[in-house]
Amino acid sequence: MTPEDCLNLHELEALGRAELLKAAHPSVLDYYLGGAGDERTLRENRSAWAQWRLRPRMLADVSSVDTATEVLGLPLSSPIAVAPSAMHGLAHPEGECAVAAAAAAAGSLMTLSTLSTRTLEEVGTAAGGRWWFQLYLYRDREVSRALIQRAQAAGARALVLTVDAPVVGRREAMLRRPLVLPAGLELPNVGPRTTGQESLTHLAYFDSLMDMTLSWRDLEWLRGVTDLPLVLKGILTAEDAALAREHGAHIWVSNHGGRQLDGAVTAPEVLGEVVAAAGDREVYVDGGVTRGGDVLRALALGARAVFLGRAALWGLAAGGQAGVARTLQLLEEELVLDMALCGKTALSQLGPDLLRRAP
Ligand SMILES: Cc1cc2nc3c(=O)[nH]c(=O)nc-3n(C[C@H](O)[C@H](O)[C@H](O)COP(=O)(O)O)c2cc1C
Ligand SMILES: CCCCC(=O)C(=O)O
Repeated sequence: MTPEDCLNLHELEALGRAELLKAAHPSVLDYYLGGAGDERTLRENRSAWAQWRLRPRMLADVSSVDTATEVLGLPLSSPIAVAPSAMHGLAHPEGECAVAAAAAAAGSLMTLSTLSTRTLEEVGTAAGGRWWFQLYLYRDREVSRALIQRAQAAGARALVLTVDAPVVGRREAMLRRPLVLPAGLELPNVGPRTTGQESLTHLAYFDSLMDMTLSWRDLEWLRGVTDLPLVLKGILTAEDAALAREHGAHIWVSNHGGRQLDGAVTAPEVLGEVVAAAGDREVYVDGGVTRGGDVLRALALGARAVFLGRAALWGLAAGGQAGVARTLQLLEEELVLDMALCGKTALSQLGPDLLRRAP
């Protein structure tokens, strides 16, 4: 079985999981799959898109369907891009470079995690300008400043500040079986451990470097460091969307794939209120996207693009660059099909009139 044989993202997930079980320590699968607490939010993310049913229009000449769009001025062949996730080297030897290359070849966009296993410069080269840098803010601001400046120099087009993880969620599968990194896997953006912290697991050590005091005031500091557009990832309410707008930031609706606050609202529930509060700011979304119909719903609710978390990781584990390419291709094909069946030929035609809440 290869990624080409997979007909949908569920089959790619099965293939990716099987490859990971063969090649990686079992703790890696726990890390990728896991959610926080009782994993309610994790489960609900997957089913939440279905609360919106589609109201298709007929007799609309759908002989040509166009999925092209732009995010922050960058043309994308479709509104489907890759969310940041940590440590791609666990899934495939080429790690983040394979994901960046697949996204670039598809005319898509990759968001690189601070916790990458490849350097910013390597990924910058593979991504050919089609990437954003996701920032976890270190307590030591100079470490963050250096990373931001290197990302900008390496061609990153935006800075994505993750705001839903001042502390790491309680992921119990990982407490039972802490993540084991293979020998030789580097985290180039995380400095060497300081004395007294040798016994911490990788994530606990990383957590100890993060700034829990992060607040709206810190955005001013970021503005002083870079003129890249700023995106706040992890916004879930109209109130925070309004604050993001006041601070000139774009908005990424996410509950972190159910890995942070268990019981948090899901994106399809809150997209409408966030978009209404966002004004002229762009709104993106992630969480549980596995079908073109999910993408269609997200856009109808006002998102400009959707981002794939685990789905991209399964593609990577299933077949490196080719696996991620297949993931993006399948989802785009499904989006085209669903648009045609809904009587829509361009993304600008997608709006709330396409949706009805399921009884
Ligand atoms: C294994 C894994 C690692 C992640 N690492 C990061 C990260 O480093 N930074 C970040 O902002 N979000 C991280 N996320 C969250 C994703 O960016 C995204 O919000 C989430 O996975 C979307 O949900 P989905 O997996 O259902 O698509 C991670 C998610 C997973 C599954
Ligand atoms: C401190 C968080 C580590 C990476 C991450 O965001 C995740 O595993 O979800």
